[in-house]
Amino acid sequence: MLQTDELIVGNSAASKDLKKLIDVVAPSSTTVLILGETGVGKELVARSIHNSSNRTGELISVNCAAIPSELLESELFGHEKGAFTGADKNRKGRFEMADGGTLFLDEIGDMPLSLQSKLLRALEDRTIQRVGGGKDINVDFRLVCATHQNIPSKVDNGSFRADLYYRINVFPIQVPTLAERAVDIPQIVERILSQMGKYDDIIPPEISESGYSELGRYTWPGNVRELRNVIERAVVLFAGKSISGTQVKENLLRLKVPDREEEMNAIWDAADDLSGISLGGIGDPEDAPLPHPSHYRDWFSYFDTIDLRRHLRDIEVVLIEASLEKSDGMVSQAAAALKLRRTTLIEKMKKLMIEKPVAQSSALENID
Ligand SMILES: Nc1ncnc2c1ncn2[C@@H]1O[C@H](COP(=O)(O)OP(=O)(O)OP(=O)(O)O)[C@@H](O)[C@H]1O
Repeated sequence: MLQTDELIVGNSAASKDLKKLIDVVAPSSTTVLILGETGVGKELVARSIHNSSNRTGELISVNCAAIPSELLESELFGHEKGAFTGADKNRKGRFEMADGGTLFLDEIGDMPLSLQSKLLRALEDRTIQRVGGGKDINVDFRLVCATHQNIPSKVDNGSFRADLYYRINVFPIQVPTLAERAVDIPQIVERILSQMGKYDDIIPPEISESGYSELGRYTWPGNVRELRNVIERAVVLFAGKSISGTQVKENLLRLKVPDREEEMNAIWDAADDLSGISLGGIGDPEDAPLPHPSHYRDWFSYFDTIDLRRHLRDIEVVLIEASLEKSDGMVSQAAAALKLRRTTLIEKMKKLMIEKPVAQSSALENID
């Protein structure tokens, strides 16, 4: 059975953290909730958890969004002969099939409310009843769920039971987006090409350095699944050829690649306009820690407002301080790391009252 390292390709910090979490939780029987955008590899994570557990049974997967709700109950819990029209024999459901193994409920956010209470009971008592059967059946299953949806907001609007959410949210694992681990792209591409080579006689194309850098700049809304599609297209269009950056951009990616530099300049320009804002918030115990950019998408599900200008400024301060620390107080190096001109960084340091690390120099006037 393939283990985590073989299944999940990538050595980025985000991928390493993910694999560590999987290896920590896999041997226990804890319920796991896998969170992440579409195509990030949630099913792969579920498989890794099962393969690295000591459970001898099978991994049984159910996609709650793909099965019509009127069929989902008998699919999960099984049925007795005569339970409904067409039930001509007794049939085990997926819970029973997962006995001794792992039950993976994908797209749990789409589970109909009527079934949520039955699932909760199964989780609490570790027993189920088939549709049309009155007998309790003991089942020894480990539950792993996944969703790309924001379940807390479904709890708020009444379409997901709060008690079930607490039951399944015992050990959440957030799977990073492909954009968050863009450095893994070359390795993942290699894996995809070798998998394709097993089934088809392909002449793989060669992706040039500029080609890889375009792939690295793209935002990947469809994550690894989209990368797989792009590589399949590349194999058809560029079999045995080298693919340039322009070809990646113009022939393979579906959207215009945003110009990062342009974007960054716009952000810095916007930040430059924010003069006279108090920095008193930094280190203020009332401040939440800085969330990852993708987490802002859910911000307004939890809070009514955000002080955007102060927040951008806080991020600026943290990054400038970190780069100065990394470069031992060398402003030119820090500016290069931040892709700023040295004079711009000095300006910003003055405006934001940032000093070089104390050990190197205590005075801002002595900037290299
Ligand atoms: N780290 C990775 N290394 C190699 N292949 C990966 C990786 N992550 C995802 N994949 C591949 O990407 C594709 C999508 O993965 P998967 O189906 O697990 O995503 P998902 O998050 O479950 O998607 P959805 O939410 O749409 O169900 C699969 O072909 C999977 O093998």
